[in-house]
Amino acid sequence: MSQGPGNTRRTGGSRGAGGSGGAGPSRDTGRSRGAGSSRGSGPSGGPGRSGGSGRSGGTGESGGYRDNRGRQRNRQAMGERRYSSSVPSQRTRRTDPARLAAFRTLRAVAEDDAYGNLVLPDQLRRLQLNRRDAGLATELAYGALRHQGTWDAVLTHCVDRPLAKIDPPVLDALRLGVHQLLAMRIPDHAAIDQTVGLTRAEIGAGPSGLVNAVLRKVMAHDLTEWLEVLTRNTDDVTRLALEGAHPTWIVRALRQALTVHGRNPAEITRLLEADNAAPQVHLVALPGLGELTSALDDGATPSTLVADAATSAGGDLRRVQEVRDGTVRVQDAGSQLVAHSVLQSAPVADGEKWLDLCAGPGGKATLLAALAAQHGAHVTANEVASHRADLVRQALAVVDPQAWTVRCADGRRITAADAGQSSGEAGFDRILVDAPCTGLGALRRRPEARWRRTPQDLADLTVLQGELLDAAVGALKPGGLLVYATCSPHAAETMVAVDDVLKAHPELNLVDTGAAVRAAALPGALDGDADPAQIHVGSRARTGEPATSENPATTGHTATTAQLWPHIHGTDAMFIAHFRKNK
Ligand SMILES: C[S@@+](CC[C@H](N)C(=O)[O-])C[C@H]1O[C@@H](n2cnc3c(N)ncnc32)[C@H](O)[C@@H]1O
Repeated sequence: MSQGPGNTRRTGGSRGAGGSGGAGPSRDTGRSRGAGSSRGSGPSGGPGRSGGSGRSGGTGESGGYRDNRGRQRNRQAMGERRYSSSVPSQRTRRTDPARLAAFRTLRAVAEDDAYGNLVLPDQLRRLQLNRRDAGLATELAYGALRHQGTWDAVLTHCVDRPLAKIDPPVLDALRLGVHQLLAMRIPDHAAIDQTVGLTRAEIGAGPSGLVNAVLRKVMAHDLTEWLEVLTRNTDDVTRLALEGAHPTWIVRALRQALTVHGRNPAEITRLLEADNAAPQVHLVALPGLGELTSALDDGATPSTLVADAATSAGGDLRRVQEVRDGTVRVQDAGSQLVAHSVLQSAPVADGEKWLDLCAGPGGKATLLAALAAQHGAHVTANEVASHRADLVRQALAVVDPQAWTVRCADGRRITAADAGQSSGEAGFDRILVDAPCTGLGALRRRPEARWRRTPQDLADLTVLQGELLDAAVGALKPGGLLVYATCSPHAAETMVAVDDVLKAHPELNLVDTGAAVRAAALPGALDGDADPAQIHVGSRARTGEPATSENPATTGHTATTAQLWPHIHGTDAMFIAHFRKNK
């Protein structure tokens, strides 16, 4: 996920290398217990107002009923009352390790501002969870974090005070309980019993009564019924936000982004669903260094989007020798396309100087450096945060050291002189600005990110993006190529940024980015509905650049940008714009 310099207090974070959100077999089922679930008789008036006949509880037991306040009666007939009928000494006191790992992850996210996808793997190791429990913990932690807004809306109906007044650990336990009740195929009694047990063991006996009482109100309805209650009399965006578990401002921004990038805004539902699914883990074999053979033997499948890439079969990738060596790396296919596209739009000449202005943690820089080594070019990988610059160095260690340099400095201060001695005019031949951004296109990877981001972040980041672009234009050689990329499709970070930089720099022209990205992909992979190109209305058309056979991306004079999407391409929503600086 993207970070600004002031945003580094979270526990590091690697987006490219190993930064995948899929630590285990998550099955984020979202609305999976909707119409097809074993529950309830249909929509009810709301929590505590159920006029229906209740539900059988998902365990297959029958019997029992709910009174007109939604409380379950005659529970012993159902054989369900395991937690409250027993004497205190017999109540669940042990916390099962999967729930404990999930709870600790939610606590670290809330208390320490940590990244869930970095905390959870650590917890899985510490608690020595087997594969099955690791899968359960992953689904619990990531699911509860992703759905936090929706689960909090449910809880608001079930507690008699503002959620802000609930002790934060108790609120986290409740969120885990709601996720089990509404989005997982866990029997209600187990969900409640285990959550109450967790509360008792980790927080104390006092709040366990509250957790028990609140979760029993939650279980009065299934997810479909709850969504009906929550979305009654709301507008379209609020409904999408609650059903798709995103904040309303992000739903609005993503829907607008679909329109701005030439897609149908009705795709928003699929886009939100894609954000709620664990991303596939993509692998890249570094050109000239890595081979995918062992990964493919291990069950990975070749990528249909980009060369020298594969989709992992899952599990611990360290069992693949090349992954351990660092010559085969985990990297989203969208990020791979960004890096490969840097070599398009103009043929690469021997001795070119490339700059990756925002390189940490080094995913694209490493692929670029491997490509540079093959083409006789050199990459300067710049990163402002020293710990992230260290990550870049570690990532680049497998590539010929002649092909790269790491520079730790504020990218806004870069100049053409930083390209070092060169025969012609000073400056870099190609610059990638993979800018710090809101990361709204990579929400799949950081389950809590959508609730942390605010519109204020956007305001700060767009200023930084503009300043980095200005510096990059200054450091670019006349005739050089500037590639701007974000892992956000937000209009302000993409099309508005393009407009602004074109306005501020008359020497810059937007070129046919769509053609460059298509040329970087496998033949036909980005045709038809998958074409990421969007004509940029109002761009100065490029003239006087005849097409060449080595340079298919210059065959037209249409200025385009490119936008990838999780629900279309299976990648992060990377935005790419290629600019040429006048000679
Ligand atoms: C989107 S990430 C880059 C991801 C990277 N290109 C990759 O593929 O692994 C943006 C990076 O920009 C860095 N950054 C933020 N402000 C910067 C600045 N003023 N100068 C240089 N880098 C900056 C952040 O620390 C972060 O590492």
